Amino acid sequence: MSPAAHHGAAVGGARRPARTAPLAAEPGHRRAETLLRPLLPVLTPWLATRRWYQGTTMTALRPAGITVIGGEGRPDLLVAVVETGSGTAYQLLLGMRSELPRRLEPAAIGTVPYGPWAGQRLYDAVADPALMGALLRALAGRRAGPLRLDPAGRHPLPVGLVPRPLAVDQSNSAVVYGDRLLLKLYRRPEPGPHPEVEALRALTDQDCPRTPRLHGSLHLDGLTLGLVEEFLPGAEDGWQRAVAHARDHLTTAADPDPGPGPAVGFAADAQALGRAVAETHGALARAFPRTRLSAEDIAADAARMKRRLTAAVAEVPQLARHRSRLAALFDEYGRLGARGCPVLAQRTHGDLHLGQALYTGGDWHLVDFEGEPATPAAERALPQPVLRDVAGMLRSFDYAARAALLPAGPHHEPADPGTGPGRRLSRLRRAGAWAQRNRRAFCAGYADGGGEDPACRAAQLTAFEADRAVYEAVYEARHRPHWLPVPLAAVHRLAGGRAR
Ligand SMILES: Nc1ncnc2c1ncn2[C@@H]1O[C@H](COP(=O)(O)OP(=O)(O)O)[C@@H](O)[C@H]1O
Ligand SMILES: O=P(O)(O)O[C@H]1O[C@H](CO)[C@@H](O[C@H]2O[C@H](CO)[C@@H](O)[C@H](O)[C@H]2O)[C@H](O)[C@H]1O
Repeated sequence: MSPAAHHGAAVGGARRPARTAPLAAEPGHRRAETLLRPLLPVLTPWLATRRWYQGTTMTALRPAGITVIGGEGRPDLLVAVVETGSGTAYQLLLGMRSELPRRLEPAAIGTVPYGPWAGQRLYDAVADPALMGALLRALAGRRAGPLRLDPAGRHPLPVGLVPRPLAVDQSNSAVVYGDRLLLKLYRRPEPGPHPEVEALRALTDQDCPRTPRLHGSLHLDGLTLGLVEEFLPGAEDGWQRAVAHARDHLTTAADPDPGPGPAVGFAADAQALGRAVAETHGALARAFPRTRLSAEDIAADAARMKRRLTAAVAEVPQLARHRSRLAALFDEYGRLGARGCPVLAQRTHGDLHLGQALYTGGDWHLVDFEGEPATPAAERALPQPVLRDVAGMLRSFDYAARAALLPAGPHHEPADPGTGPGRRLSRLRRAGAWAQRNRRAFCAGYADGGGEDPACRAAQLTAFEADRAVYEAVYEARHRPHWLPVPLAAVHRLAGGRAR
């Protein structure tokens, strides 16, 4: 029998809590303490194995916030926030049933040892369509206890759509409703305005055709827990599309470079992507402040890049031998202001790469405006030169070309690009030419779409590419060490002065 059928009745020898309303009399933190404390013995080891858990050591968790949605014939859904000793918050969506159906076993977390839910099976609720449906209904009502939906636009959220978890689960979790809505759940919520919610709200207000429309954002006790946006059905991941094209290119006998003239093949896609990025930058420039950086600002930006490099060298020692040359590139950028070269800063995407671009029937949409995951939220919203985004995408063409050299493995790991030195060199050259052509096409599209011509900003672009490659080296060393050779090769190339 569903535990919710017993709602308010004895379960596992203890009285179960009633729904949100009777608990609302308790202050939020006490309610979270009462309800979440007994779950911690099973939650703690589970959290440490999540892909989105970033901690190196699991410190004592502290219950921070909760709302309970459920009862009356349904299992309970807990939308909860716990904090680690260092103050990092994690969002947990927890289901509670007396018995777990086999289809939900992979989502099992454990059995609650004591407290109001003693004996209940605890599981990750994102896997349970019944609970994700209940969450959408609660959000459509705009409030469930302390959980609140801040709507965007006039239309109410459609309910009754069939939910399914999105297979990709990296920094966050996502649920798709009937191929119409996407609920994105921030697993590491932060206080204050959220850069992605702010950006999508502004882009939606402007009817920007290059980004999904925002329907609303979710908040609990001052934290932004997620957002509901338009789902783009049938969209193809830009990274996969690029790698597939690059692979085709490596296996065809034709001349890899068709020369000047209209862009063809993937280069036409890259050009359209450049236009889409420029259009999005244009819309962001209209919605948020745009300033010309002073000579001091530019020098300070360059100094930050040098500090990031120092920190990166400490973590990735292979960067050390390129340090002085990279620092020189950053210095060169740092002097632009003093030389009277204009550098404009505005709200940007902040972590732009092919995996954030979705190919939708002949054109592109950009998603995931969260910025670089390792940067604090407040910093991610600061105005930046747009060429940082351009540099991120240019780096991505290089990544895609490298990935194409590999046999298509389950994780697309970069490895030995071929057999025999001659063949290896020829494939490397062809991959390099592919990346080069698409980088050029992207820049041409960017200029065509109203953005400043990246080709005319070589010092800036080279410095930003180097900064991005340093960031990537740290990211790969931390998360995917087998990919580290890709950004290291770029650092080597950029430091050697062969930027393009
Ligand atoms: N609005 C959308 N419509 C269709 N697919 C989407 C949408 N937003 C994201 N996706 C898919 O989900 C993936 C992960 O989304 P993203 O916002 O990048 O999450 P994360 O921050 O966890 O990386 C994307 O690469 C894309 O494949
Ligand atoms: O998508 P996220 O916001 O989580 O971004 C992080 O992870 C990316 C990898 O998934 C990482 O991107 C790097 O690898 C991509 C290929 O997998 C490549 O397309 C990008 O150009 C490269 O930067 C990103 O840096 C990181 O922030």
